[in-house]
Amino acid sequence: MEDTVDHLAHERSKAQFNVEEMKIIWAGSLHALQVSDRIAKLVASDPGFGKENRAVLSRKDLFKSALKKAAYVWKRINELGLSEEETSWLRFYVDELAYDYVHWGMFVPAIKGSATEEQQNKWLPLANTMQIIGTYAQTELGHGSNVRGLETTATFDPVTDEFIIHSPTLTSSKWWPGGLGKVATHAVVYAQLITDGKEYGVNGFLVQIRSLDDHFPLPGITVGDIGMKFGSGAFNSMDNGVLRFDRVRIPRNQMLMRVSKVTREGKYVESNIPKQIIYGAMVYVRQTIVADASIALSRAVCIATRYSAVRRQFGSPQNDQNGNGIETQVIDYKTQQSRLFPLLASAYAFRFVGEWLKWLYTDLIQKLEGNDFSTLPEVHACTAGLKSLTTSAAADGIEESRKLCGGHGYLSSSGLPELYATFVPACTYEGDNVVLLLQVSRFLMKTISQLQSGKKPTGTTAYIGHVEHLIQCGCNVKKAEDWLNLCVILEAFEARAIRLLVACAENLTKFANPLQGFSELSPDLVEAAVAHCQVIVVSKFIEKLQQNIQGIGVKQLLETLCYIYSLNLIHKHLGDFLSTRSITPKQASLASDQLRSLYAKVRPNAIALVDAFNYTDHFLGSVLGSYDGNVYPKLYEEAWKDPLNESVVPDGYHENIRPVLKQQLQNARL
Ligand SMILES: CC/C=C\C/C=C\C/C=C\C/C=C\C/C=C\C/C=C\CC/C=C/C(=O)SCCNC(=O)CCNC(=O)[C@H](O)C(C)(C)COP(=O)(O)OP(=O)(O)OC[C@H]1O[C@@H](n2cnc3c(N)ncnc32)[C@H](O)[C@@H]1OP(=O)(O)O
Ligand SMILES: Cc1cc2nc3c(=O)[nH]c(=O)nc-3n(C[C@H](O)[C@H](O)[C@H](O)COP(=O)(O)OP(=O)(O)OC[C@H]3O[C@@H](n4cnc5c(N)ncnc54)[C@H](O)[C@@H]3O)c2cc1C
Repeated sequence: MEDTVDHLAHERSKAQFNVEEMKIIWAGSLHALQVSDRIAKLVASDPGFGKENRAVLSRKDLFKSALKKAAYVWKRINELGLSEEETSWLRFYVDELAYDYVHWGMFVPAIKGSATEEQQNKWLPLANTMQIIGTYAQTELGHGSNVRGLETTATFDPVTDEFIIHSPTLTSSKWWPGGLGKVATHAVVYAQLITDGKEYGVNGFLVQIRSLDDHFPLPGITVGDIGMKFGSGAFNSMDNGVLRFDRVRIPRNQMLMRVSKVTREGKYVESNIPKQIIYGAMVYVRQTIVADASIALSRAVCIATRYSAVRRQFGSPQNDQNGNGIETQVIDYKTQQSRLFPLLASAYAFRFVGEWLKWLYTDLIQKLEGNDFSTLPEVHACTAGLKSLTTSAAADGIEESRKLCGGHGYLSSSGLPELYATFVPACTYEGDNVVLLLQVSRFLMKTISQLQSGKKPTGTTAYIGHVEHLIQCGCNVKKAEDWLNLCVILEAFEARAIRLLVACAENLTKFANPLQGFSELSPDLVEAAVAHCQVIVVSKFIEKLQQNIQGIGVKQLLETLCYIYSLNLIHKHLGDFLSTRSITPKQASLASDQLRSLYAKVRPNAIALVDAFNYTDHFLGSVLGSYDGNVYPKLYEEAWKDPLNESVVPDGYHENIRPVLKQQLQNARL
């Protein structure tokens, strides 16, 4: 008989804030909550979106199942006439990686960002109705981070008015593009443009790779899947591919010509649009990945928090002298709280900074339409830096959540192994996280060097303009409660960041060759870039608190989470804060004292804080994290579904177990 008891009801009754209002804050608005909730329920109740145990499927079955789901998604979108907003929620809740992620996430944005209006009018209707399926073919076997080093060539032939796309070496083979291996019919291919015997750098070209009639590769094209990837399930439902060109010809007008073009005569013509716009799809996707990071982390934290409230180990004060009675909920152990609650706070922090980053990106797009490119460097630095910071923290946080669930966290049915395996490549794709932080530090060093010429930093670097104050200011905290001051916290973060940045800038001047200096100091530059990105996250959390926040206790809880996020970072990066003298050892110890009190404030609200994510059991996909907390029967039931349990005596018994046992028996008899 099904157990309908809510095992977490008592925990829910302890909440000191209005959960429904917190749901609105998490979703971004009442409208967003209503739409997402409606679509989440629609997905959860449709058997076509049922989640089989992906971990036990063979690669082929996994891929076939992802194809089936992607086709069903497309069918339902059309049948239900879903809006763009509803469609993106549907994809989100279906939660199955397939070619459509790259088609919508990169192929379409690349066309929107780099194609001329005429080209967009031709290609977007085809892509938007999925009459063609596209991928983003940039990375090669030999080069991923170094985009300028790509080897694929696109040579203009003025006789036929065509480009010849060619893979001159093995290392020039395109390698990794999602959806390329088995599905995509078209690709935006990044290649070195050559015309009139001269090279003009990397540009994008729209290339058809498979026939729209029989799906065979077109002449001159070699294409396939690159093989199994990390973990069970996870990215293995995606056909990341390899692609080679043997002098494949495409019409000249399939070069994406918004930024620069090649004329009929073969002349390369640059526009006044910055060349970096061809990297625009990356900026767009990096911004969305920050939102992905908050989702992946909040999902793991939801599972770990609910399970920690259900799981009991060892005695408690209520026990009798023999240790019998109610055991302690593991969430009540201070060590569990000090590992779990900072992750909970980070999930909220990343949600808010992701929301702000979306605004910053939208603002950039509006400015670009008016030919205002002024904020592009800052948006590039923010998207690169925050993508790096949030994905690294989320990946570590998912793994920590697994450990917080003890042995059961290692079971596939906990949902955590696949969540980790699916999310961890986000530290690499769309730019390796270290490479991206180096981009941020380059931008910051430039900002610092421009101070001398009187240029006032703005936006996220505005604090760098207060360098004199921040270099010499001291932190005023004298007792633990003094840390409950958002201005004090922000100033400590700004002081630490600017002192690290100025130290890097000064050290760089000691090198005659700036490139060599940058390379020598790169570990310090990366640390300084992280410190700067943390200033952004903390300051955006604080800005969120200044908004009109409704609901009993909601603002107070968010403030508590903001303090936890910040003070835990101080604790984690203590070396930086102390070595830059941004705080004293005594203040560091007071921050730890304050953190303990803050954890005590979160404890009664922990379950309600993860309920506010509003995740369905279908989306969570975890027997440890289900809403009702009915963990043990679900674990037990799930185990019996494993294919190994289909027979009592396993396949292979007669060949490989019985002879061993027999041998042991004979040995024993001798
Ligand atoms: C089933 C599910 C089960 C569970 C799931 C559960 C949870 C999962 C949760 C979430 C996951 C969900 C979904 C996943 C969704 C999608 C994933 C699907 C697919 C992934 C797709 C991945 C695609 C890719 O990876 S595409 C390839 C990306 N490649 C890169 O990023 C390359 C990185 N390299 C570079 O960007 C550049 O080469 C460089 C590092 C910037 C260096 O280039 P370069 O040498 O040219 O640069 P310089 O340093 O000289 O800079 C010149 C100049 O330009 C400025 N610049 C550089 N880049 C940019 C830019 N992008 N925009 C603007 N400006 C830029 C730079 O600052 C310099 O400026 P200055 O001269 O002024 O200094
Ligand atoms: C799951 C997945 C999906 C992907 N999807 C796509 C896709 O759809 N389309 C596409 O085009 N690509 C895709 N990629 C490729 C991805 O974008 C690249 O793997 C990524 O940009 C990193 O490049 P790389 O592999 O060349 O790493 P490398 O640059 O070779 O990195 C290796 C190591 O070198 C270090 N390193 C590199 N350069 C420097 C430097 N200058 N200074 C200091 N350290 C450095 C890095 O930090 C890293 O530790 C995907 C990758 C993955 C894993």
